[in-house]
Amino acid sequence: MVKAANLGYPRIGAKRELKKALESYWKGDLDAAALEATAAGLRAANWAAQAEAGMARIPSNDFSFYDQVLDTTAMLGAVPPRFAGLDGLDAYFAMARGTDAAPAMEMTKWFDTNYHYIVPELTAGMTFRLANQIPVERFKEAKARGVHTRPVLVGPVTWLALAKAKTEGLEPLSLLPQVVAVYAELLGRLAEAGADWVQIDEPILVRDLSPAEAEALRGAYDTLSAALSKGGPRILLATYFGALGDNLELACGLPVDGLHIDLVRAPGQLDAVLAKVGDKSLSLGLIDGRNIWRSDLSRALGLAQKATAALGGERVEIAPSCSLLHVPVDLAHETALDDELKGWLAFARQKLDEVAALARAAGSGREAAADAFAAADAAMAARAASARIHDPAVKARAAAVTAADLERPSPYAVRIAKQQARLGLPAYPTTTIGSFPQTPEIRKARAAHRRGEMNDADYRAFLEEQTRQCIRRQEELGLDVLVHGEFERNDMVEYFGEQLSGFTFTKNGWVQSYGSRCVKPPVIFGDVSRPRAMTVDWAKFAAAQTTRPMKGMLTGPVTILQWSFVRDDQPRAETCRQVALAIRDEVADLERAGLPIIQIDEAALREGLPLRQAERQEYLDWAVAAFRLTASAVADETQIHTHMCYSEFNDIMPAIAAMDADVISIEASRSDMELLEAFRDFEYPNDIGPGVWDIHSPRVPEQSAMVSLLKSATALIPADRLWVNPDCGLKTRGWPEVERSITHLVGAARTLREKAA
Ligand SMILES: CN1c2c(nc(N)[nH]c2=O)NC[C@@H]1CNc1ccc(C(=O)N[C@@H](CCC(=O)N[C@@H](CCC(=O)N[C@@H](CCC(=O)O)C(=O)O)C(=O)O)C(=O)O)cc1
Ligand SMILES: N[C@@H](CCS)C(=O)O
Ligand SMILES: [Zn+2]
Repeated sequence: MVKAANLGYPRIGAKRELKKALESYWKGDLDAAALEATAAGLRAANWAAQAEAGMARIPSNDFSFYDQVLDTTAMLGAVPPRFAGLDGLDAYFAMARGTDAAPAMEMTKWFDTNYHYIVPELTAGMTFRLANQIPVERFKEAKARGVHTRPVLVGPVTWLALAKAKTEGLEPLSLLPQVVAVYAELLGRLAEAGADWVQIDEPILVRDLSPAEAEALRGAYDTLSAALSKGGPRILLATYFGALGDNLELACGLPVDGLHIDLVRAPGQLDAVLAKVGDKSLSLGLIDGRNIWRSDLSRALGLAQKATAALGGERVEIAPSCSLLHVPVDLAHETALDDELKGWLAFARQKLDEVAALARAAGSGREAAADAFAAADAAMAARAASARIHDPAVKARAAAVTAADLERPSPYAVRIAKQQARLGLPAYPTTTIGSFPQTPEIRKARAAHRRGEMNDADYRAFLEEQTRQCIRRQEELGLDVLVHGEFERNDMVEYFGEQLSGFTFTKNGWVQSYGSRCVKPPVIFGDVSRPRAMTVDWAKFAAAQTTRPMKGMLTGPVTILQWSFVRDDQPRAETCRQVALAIRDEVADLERAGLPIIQIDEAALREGLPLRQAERQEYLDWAVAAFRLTASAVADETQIHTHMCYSEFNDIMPAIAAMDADVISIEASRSDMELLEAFRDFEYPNDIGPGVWDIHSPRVPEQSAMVSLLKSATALIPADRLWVNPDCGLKTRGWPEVERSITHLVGAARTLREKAA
């Protein structure tokens, strides 16, 4: 029988129950027992939903209070010494969020997703132990509820490959034997509890592996297989987010009992895997775990039948391509979506039904799931034929883009001189990245407006007052280039998605971004255009409140693409170009409205980088072209900023330079400006604002610390090209810390100016 399997389910809850419980717990309004009860309720509901949908393989330990990589760190006892003295949830949340005494551990993107994990820290001489048995407890918890699960673990090699050595010269993989020993002990405990299979995730198998990483994979699984030879759960090795490529032989040769492969991103790898998989079971990732479109079940069935013909049904499982963590929970809650569009979509709950139908058909023939196949075929046909998808004017405009559309009138040196003459900014100009605190008051007002409890005029007046106050505060704090604060925006992508044609948006399509923070990605279903200006009213209102330069604030095309659910019926590059043209018009409108500076955020440009080196240049070419298309419609005197909140630039420096923004603001404070070495080595030609304040932490940085960061920066970048700003927007911070930190930031810039005078 072909089994229906799942690799992981969203844990935040259909109504973001976990988010609400976590935030109440952190505020002190909920005790640990109540938080645990909410979590247990969510787990129970998730297991029940999966059992009801007919999953034969149901994951456990896919739940997390914050992040599964942090869970693994805690389980291995790899707690950095600065958190010593804390236990249990206190230690766990301190690692994730920091305390007054100890800064949080670093957070970064999980492969090419918008999900963030907490980066493990490794130091020489650290020891590992089975510090908790949460995977075993969760297995037993499910068992007590009558659900036999397949526990999920982040693999030891992926965990080490994602870790950062904090001791100079320490090679993370040198710690592998100790880490694997803990996994072996854990697998033994899981066996005692009755687990017959475990799923071990090693997504690094879809990246370019170093010889040492490949060797580590062999070593790790040889050791685990030897440890399990006396009995223990069988291992399903899960790979996802792409093709195994040149790691295919390695993966197929590892001594594990099952292999999961991603056939959504890489359908072409099936034949090669079938040829090499030997006597392993094969889990076919046929339902897209990264997007929300209803599956083409007929096409997927073709692949499934190829596998069953080669291996026999007993050795085949049907599954989503990856954990369903990256898609919203349940389409059933989308009461406002029109029926046509809704018919094209599948969220996590619906994807389980797709997996089940496909498994039935793969085992017993299409007629065993005839209704599901007929409905899927009809939805595919309706979507392809829908008039809502195609806009000939948009297609024609995108096709007519020429190289000249990607060029500013003059080179940077000419532009910056004209801009400086217009703006008259001091040395080390100070600015912020755009958003100011999204206070509960603002969120409440927006929710009330959305529910119709606050009328348009009152909501507008409320936002005007927030904006006015924010501008006044920025003036008082002494910032040079001001922003309006983004109070009218729910999110930097969703806000634009709500106003563009070709997009739709959901009411409850939340996806975890980090910890309790969620995003609601808009859905790009058709050709994209801008029916009317989107930000000009607010930008004009803001500019009128001050005599200082006001920055217009936009999200760039690559980031809008990356943080939306994107149509899968045309290349991403094509969709991106359409978005770029829409934002280009907004840039032109902002310039016409008199905004002297326009920032186009490309916070997700790096996240979109393909996991494989060989595919990167093609992506960078179209991504940079889309940014340039957006930014090039303005005169020399209009200053274009961009912003990126990540600190790994080395491998994309030429692309960053090719974007040719007049000013780039980047995250730099956590890395002590080290990343500026990449800008120096590359001889990055334009202005740079390296962040001097880590806004992800509630800590207020001292002015002296900012001065020393800026001094390090001046050693690497010419002082006349340096800007002073935070790492990212301030929407998650509170006003008291913002006011103190900006006072220090402005003070730091003044100190440097005085020193230079
Ligand atoms: C910069 N980042 C972003 C990423 N992706 C995006 N799409 N957007 C980003 O900004 N990826 C990388 C980083 C990740 N960082 C963050 C930071 C902060 C958040 C965040 O705060 N998310 C909010 C939800 C934001 C939102 O859409 N808010 C809406 C709805 C708010 C809401 O829940 N309202 C309640 C009522 C509230 C009340 O009564 O108090 C309701 O409707 O029930 C809004 O502001 O209107 C979060 O809370 O998780 C995400 C990623
Ligand atoms: N302008 C946005 C960028 C975040 S990456 C903000 O300030 O929140
Ligand atoms: Zn940012």
